[in-house]
Amino acid sequence: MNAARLPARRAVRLSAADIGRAATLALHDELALAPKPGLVSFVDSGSHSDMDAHTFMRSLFALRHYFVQICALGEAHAPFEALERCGIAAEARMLAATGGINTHRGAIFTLGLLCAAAGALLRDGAPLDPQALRQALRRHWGDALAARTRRVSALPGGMAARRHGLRSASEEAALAFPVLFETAVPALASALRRGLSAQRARIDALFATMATLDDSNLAHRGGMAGLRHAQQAARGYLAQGGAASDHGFAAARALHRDFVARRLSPGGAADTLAAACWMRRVCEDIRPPAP
Ligand SMILES: CC(C)(COP(=O)(O)OP(=O)(O)OC[C@H]1O[C@@H](n2cnc3c(N)ncnc32)[C@H](O[C@H]2O[C@H](COP(=O)(O)OP(=O)(O)OP(=O)(O)O)[C@@H](O)[C@H]2O)[C@@H]1O)[C@@H](O)C(=O)NCCC(=O)NCCS
Ligand SMILES: Nc1ncnc2[nH]cnc12
Repeated sequence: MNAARLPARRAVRLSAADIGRAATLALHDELALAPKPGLVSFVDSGSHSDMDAHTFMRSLFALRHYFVQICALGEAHAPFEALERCGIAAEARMLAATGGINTHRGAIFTLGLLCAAAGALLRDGAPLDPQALRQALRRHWGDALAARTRRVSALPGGMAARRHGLRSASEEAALAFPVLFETAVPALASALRRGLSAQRARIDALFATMATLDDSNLAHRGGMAGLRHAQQAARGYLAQGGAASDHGFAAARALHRDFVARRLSPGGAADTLAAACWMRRVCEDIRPPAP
């Protein structure tokens, strides 16, 4: 078809409610994806004995207002301390809903900050695109995020990151999420442009993220050997053609079994994939056109 005859893109102005709802839907996108190595899905509980997809659904339900609230705080250009209070309260609601199990701590942090950045862009009347989101994050809360990396984490992942000299979730945020913006989002967008289904595109984006991210969950559960094993497995998977290849699903299922046998779970990569799915839902240049 001649490009000039393609339907014109309609600019759709989103609200804080739309942006927050997209975060909940993106977490569902991630949960519903299968096969994904070691992670919980509707198929099974992967490497986890204390939680399943129902635990994640309860957590999602408990968090649905949080993402709208933190976006509204961003829209009000609230200080970092207000975002943090909102995140800590959301974490408490998540733990109450799951009986004390950590399902979405990383997502509360990462997606929460992104929703706040989107709110700041709404207020400025600026277009929502990945570059603008990154700049808004740096401009409004970059200094506070950098200062935050000097705190010593008492969480298992944070301690493992410190022990092995890895980039923790806090440090990834202070750098305005390089793996998300430079690896996960381009991998998802490129796979969709090549015509892959949403499922195959998300699998490729997850593996691209796993190959690159210093996932503190992998380091906490499997030490540096576990993290390096997962990164190499992800690189090998993509080098063999990824989800687009004839063996793409079978190879991803085989890696799922391998990760379960090793008790490995790339929770940080899962959160990063959810953040990329959220961007696909809200950003004008990578969002599917309105019908
Ligand atoms: C700022 C905090 C998020 C803590 O920061 P810290 O620097 O200590 O971070 P990490 O421990 O490295 O990461 C915290 C969670 O973030 C995900 N993650 C891991 N690596 C990365 C990475 N490199 N980049 C980005 N994100 C990353 C991960 O979360 C996911 O995995 C969790 C499930 O793992 P699982 O192994 O099952 O569970 P555990 O309970 O940890 O252990 P075991 O069961 O094995 O015993 C799940 O949460 C996923 O989401 C890391 O766990 C922070 O906690 C904080 O301060 N929060 C409050 C403030 C806030 O949220 N503010 C928001 C707005 S400012
Ligand atoms: N689907 C999933 N399974 C296990 N940990 C996770 N952290 C975020 N998403 C996850």
